[in-house]
Amino acid sequence: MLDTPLQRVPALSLDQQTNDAAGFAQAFGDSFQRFGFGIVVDHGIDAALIESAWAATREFFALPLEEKLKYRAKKGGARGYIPFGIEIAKGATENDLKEFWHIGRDLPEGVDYTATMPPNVWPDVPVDFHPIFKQLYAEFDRVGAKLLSAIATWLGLAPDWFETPVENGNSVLRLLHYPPVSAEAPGIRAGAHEDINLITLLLGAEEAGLQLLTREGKWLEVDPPQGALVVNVGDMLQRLTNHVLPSTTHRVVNPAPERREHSRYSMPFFLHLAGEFPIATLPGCVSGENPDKYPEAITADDYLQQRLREIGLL
Ligand SMILES: O=C(O)CCC(=O)C(=O)O
Ligand SMILES: [Fe+2]
Repeated sequence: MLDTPLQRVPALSLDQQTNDAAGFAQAFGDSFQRFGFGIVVDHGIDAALIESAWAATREFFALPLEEKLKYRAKKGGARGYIPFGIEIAKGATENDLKEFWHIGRDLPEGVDYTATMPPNVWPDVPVDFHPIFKQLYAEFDRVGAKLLSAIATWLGLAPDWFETPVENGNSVLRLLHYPPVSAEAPGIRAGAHEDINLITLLLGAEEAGLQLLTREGKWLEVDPPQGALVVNVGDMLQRLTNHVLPSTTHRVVNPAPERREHSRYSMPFFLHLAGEFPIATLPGCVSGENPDKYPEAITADDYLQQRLREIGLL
């Protein structure tokens, strides 16, 4: 736990985990506790893979709207293309200034979760879209497991505690495009919200705009080094930990005048639990000062459905 509160989200090297797992877990968990956010460098995702993912993302969103609408996501928005101006943050009055694409898990043979995890949709163009994002999804899974192991350690659980709960989890890779913004645009790129899932791993936050709301009620820029992952606590981890780890409100503000003409692209990976996993408060996160806020468990899938309704996707 922390002696003096950190003033900004520290950039932590995942390399540290190899030789000093306890030290990494301490630093990462402390950052999560303080901000609900962590920044991770040396995450080991191949830079060339990431570069080809950005190229494919730019190429897809540059297609004519009629072409993109061929892949329009069905109700629930779990897979495929969601056009500009659909999503709205819970309680907001203006829709977000973004279009996006959702990629889910290609389930192994014999695993039937089709009711809650529909099959992926792949566009014809770019031609290498499918192999690139299949590989990147697997990489997010791999790095996500390492970060969850650090979180488990910080919580006093076995390092492999999250392995089974996230196996074949309903994780979603979102490719986001925020087009150029006019000075008169109503709303902002992404209104203040919390993520629904367990943790989020985000690439692309070097292009300014992402801000988190601190425990003191101030908006703080999230300003990661080039290529770093920004990681944050989602509502499911907050609920599991009885708010010991806070799902922190964040938003993406509109660009400064000199960047207004530029698109912003980002890629959050919403790491989810398996749908049937019961989210039940961890006993170690309950105390006299922090009584159990959620005496009733809820499955990850029921929780997700409830929350998707609130953000206009269901
Ligand atoms: O684009 C970003 O930097 C953040 C996106 C985000 O918070 C989200 O899609 O939930
Ligand atoms: Fe978010």
